[in-house]
Amino acid sequence: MKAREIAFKVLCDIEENSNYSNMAINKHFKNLDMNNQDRGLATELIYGVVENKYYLDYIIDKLSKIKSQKLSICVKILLRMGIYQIAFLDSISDYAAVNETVSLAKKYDNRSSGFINAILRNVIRKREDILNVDIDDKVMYLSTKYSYKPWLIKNWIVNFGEEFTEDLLEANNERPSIYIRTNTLKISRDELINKLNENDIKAYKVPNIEEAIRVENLKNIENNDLFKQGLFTIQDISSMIVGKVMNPTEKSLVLDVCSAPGGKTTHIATLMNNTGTVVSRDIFDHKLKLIKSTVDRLGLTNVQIEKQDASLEDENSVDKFDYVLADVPCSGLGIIRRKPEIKFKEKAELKDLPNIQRTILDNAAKCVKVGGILIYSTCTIQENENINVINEFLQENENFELVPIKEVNVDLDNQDKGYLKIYPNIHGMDGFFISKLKRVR
Ligand SMILES: C[S@@+](CC[C@H](N)C(=O)[O-])C[C@H]1O[C@@H](n2cnc3c(N)ncnc32)[C@H](O)[C@@H]1O
Repeated sequence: MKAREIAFKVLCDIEENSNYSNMAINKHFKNLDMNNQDRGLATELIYGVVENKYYLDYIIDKLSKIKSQKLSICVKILLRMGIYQIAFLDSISDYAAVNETVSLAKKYDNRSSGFINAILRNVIRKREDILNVDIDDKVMYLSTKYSYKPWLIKNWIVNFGEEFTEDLLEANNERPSIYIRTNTLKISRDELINKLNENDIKAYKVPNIEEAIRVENLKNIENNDLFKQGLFTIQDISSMIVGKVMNPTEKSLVLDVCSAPGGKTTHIATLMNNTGTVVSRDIFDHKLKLIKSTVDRLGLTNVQIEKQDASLEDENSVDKFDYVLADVPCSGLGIIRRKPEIKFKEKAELKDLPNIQRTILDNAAKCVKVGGILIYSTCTIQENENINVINEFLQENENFELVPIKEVNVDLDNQDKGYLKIYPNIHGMDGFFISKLKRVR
């Protein structure tokens, strides 16, 4: 099967079943024998079409008598794919974009191939006019151009201002780099870079994070021998910064209350040089299995995996831990580059999050011993899930204080105050909030 046909099938699956793109890609790509070029094009088409969904439908609606909402999924996806190639992919000729889309239409919905052909040819003919978003209202303009729910654009303009919001929207459309974390228990970063290069994988050191490597053309990771040997794991820089900020000493007792799939747990366990214990908890059985498989692959013996609901108090853990991490469930609005469908979340879906986060934080705090450290982190940029949760927590917990973050140099405006606000448009990383608190009495 060729790249476009695979992309078509994955996009239909995402549309029909509201799947996340990365999961749908993993599912469909798993047993396919595809060369890197086809894999690259299929991935580009899938992410590109998902993240520009509203914009592409806006173009369809300009040209089609039948509005995009009324079209069959098959026809809508084919049109979105064709228009995406014409509007965004300079490396693909208009001729190829139309012909390849029409031949897919002939295979999957022959009756509509003429209609699809006509629409795509019209896009090419009137390109300048058609591809323009001509909407006066600023919120609706941005929401259409960048394909976001209008409520989110409004929220960001109120919180960050127009200029910052447009910068953020641009940054969220960029393809994020892939980073890996060296398993320093098994290999040094330099040695790993050499081995990656020998395997034709381009690898570059990341400044200031000693174990981090940026990689290019690392495809089909699960089948990579170096990965199977446990020499590295995939993790974004922002996520690695959480472990760095915790900076646990060897032989410590650490609790990670929301730990699956285990990125930060395994980083922390490695930073402790496989000594002490990291108690790694999550509420879902199937997710605990993911932690176990990474722990085993990396050769860690200091991780204890437990099923536990972090929204409930655990009497047995009170006052016990040197370090506690609450990497809470959140809206994910900092990682839109990796999971574009997060853009389409409804406001109502997110309204309970601050309460859930606060409950988990309160319970996590009870497990910290006097003098111990509590880290609260999210992969969102929403203030109401981040600093507001911390400020409210501090008002009711005078035995905790924010402490300056000295381990990294990322957000110089805030890190002395005890937290980091990381944004894709400013730092070029996933959007995260990381705060460091100390139990002082
Ligand atoms: C942001 S993710 C954690 C990512 C993880 N720390 C890592 O670095 O790989 C949040 C996790 O919280 C878990 N979770 C959600 N509600 C929970 C609860 N009430 N108790 C424990 N875990 C929960 C989810 O299953 C999810 O794995």
